[in-house]
Amino acid sequence: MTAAVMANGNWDPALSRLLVSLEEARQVLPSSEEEFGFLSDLLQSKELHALVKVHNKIINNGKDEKFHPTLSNSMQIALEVLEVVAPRTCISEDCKEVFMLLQKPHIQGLLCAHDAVAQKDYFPRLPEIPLEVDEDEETIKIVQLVKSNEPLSGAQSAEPIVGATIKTDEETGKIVIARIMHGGAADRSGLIHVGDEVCEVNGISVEGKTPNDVLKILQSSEGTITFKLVPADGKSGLRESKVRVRAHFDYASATDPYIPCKEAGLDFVKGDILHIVSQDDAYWWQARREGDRNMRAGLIPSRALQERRIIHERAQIDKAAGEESLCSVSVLPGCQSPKSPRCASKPKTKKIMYELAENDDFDREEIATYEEVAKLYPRPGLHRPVVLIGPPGVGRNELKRRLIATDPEKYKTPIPYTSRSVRHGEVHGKEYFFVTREKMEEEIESGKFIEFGEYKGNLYGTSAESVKSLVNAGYVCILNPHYQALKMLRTPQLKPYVIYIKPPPFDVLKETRNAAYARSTFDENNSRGFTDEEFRDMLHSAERIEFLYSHLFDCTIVNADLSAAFEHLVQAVTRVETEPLWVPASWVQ
Ligand SMILES: Nc1ncnc2c1ncn2[C@@H]1O[C@H](COP(=O)(O)OP(=O)(O)OP(=O)(O)O)[C@@H](O)[C@H]1O
Repeated sequence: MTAAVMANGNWDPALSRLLVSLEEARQVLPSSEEEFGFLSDLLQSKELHALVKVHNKIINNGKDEKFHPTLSNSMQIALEVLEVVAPRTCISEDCKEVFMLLQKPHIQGLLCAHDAVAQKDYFPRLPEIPLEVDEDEETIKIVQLVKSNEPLSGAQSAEPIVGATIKTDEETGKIVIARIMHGGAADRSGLIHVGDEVCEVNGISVEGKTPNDVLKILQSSEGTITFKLVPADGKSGLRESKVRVRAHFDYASATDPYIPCKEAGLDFVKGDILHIVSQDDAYWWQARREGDRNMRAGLIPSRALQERRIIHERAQIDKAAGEESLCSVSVLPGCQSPKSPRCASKPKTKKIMYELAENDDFDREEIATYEEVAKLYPRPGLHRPVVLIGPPGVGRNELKRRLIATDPEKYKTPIPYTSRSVRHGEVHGKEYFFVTREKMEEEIESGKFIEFGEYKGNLYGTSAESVKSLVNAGYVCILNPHYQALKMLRTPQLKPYVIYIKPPPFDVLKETRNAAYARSTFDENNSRGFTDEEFRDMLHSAERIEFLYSHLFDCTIVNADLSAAFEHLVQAVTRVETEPLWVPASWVQ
């Protein structure tokens, strides 16, 4: 058999040699016939031979220079190229083509696959071969870290002096690592893991000590700190998540009574983009502010924890408010309670187009905590609609009119529909699309209108289709709908950019409007200025809009001085056309 194998010229010479050695050793080795037989069969099996051949081929080809990847981060480079070419797509056809090409999912898939191969990032990973260890003997590791200025605290069980916190293990009573802060010294070392038992710090045994005792040892140490640790079982390396979220609330760790370690907290304000690096803990996520150069992550309340808090706070406020104000909205601490639509004194003469839905603008159920976001790159020839939201009379029409006047061939506003009859000189499709009341009611019913209302017995409204057709025709669609339309508009299909036009404080509002002889939009004939009551209504309405919808705003412009507000608007619109911006993650997938 052996001879037959060896005679076969194709047979792998290394396998043949092994087989010959096996035969030679047969007499002298104390192994059983069965064991020899098994090895002999294995060395002669076609499967093993085929495997060895494949292996040799890969090794030989791998030596070939042409199989070496020139880079292993092509996807990263593609994203950088996208950022560079995005603003140039309007001026160069080549840039436009590169931009479109690099955004194609197939190209991106290919680049990702290339990088995975280049980085030899093959899955599944084989587990490391376990070393044979004496079961009674504990493995000890010695880790040295340089003490840094990372947060230092004696709070409860935590002491993130080297980017880690410790606690007393409830079962064993020993001091263990409770948490590793992403990007902190411990994390960067890769040597300390959650669950590791701390035996000694700088040669001092921590047996029987509390976390606070250990903290004191650490505080009094200078320079390098040496830990003697018993590794935790089944520790896993920290894998950084790629999740980015937009915060919908302000957070200050110093005033949070529940955070396990105040100094490890990450403060942020509403609207900040946060990179969530770990969601391992159900209550405390680890995050970095996007673009923050500080490598160490901080603790923030998880979505679940924040939702619970908000529900609890709302319940407290509702309880306190009691029966006294049945129509008040529950508010978060720090927010002023905006007037309820049913309690607010309604402007008397305002031409209300949106009366039909005026009662249901409150979405009390929604608990805005974090929204997952991703970057949306500008798409040449496919512009995001720009939506101006604000209280009636604040100046949205004025700003929209001025913007369209800068380039009427680029900026367009959808033509509304109405059920009223055509007046002399009006043309269907110019001022309005004129349709029957029945047809309009039917389409409203089937959700085709992003906003609608009734005025003097006639229906008026804007259809989602009109917005889509302007976008598809390559225009920048500018809308200034009633704020209730926001929910209908903010869809992955339309991807609107929402700008909130905010009124300035009362005095400035009154002064600027009176100085410009502004016409009151509450007056049917537009023949007089605003009254003080109307200014106040505008400010109340602004408060309510902010309370209900501010988490949906991409940008806020205070309309005090009109030309400054307009300049701000032009800048914002240019940014939407040229820069990658954060949007809900579902819009990008
Ligand atoms: N910053 C400003 N300074 C002075 N006047 C202003 C300013 N902004 C707007 N106005 C004037 O205020 C009046 C109302 O503005 P506009 O019609 O644009 O309000 P609107 O938000 O569209 O209101 P509505 O939603 O009720 O139609 C107009 O006469 C406008 O020229």
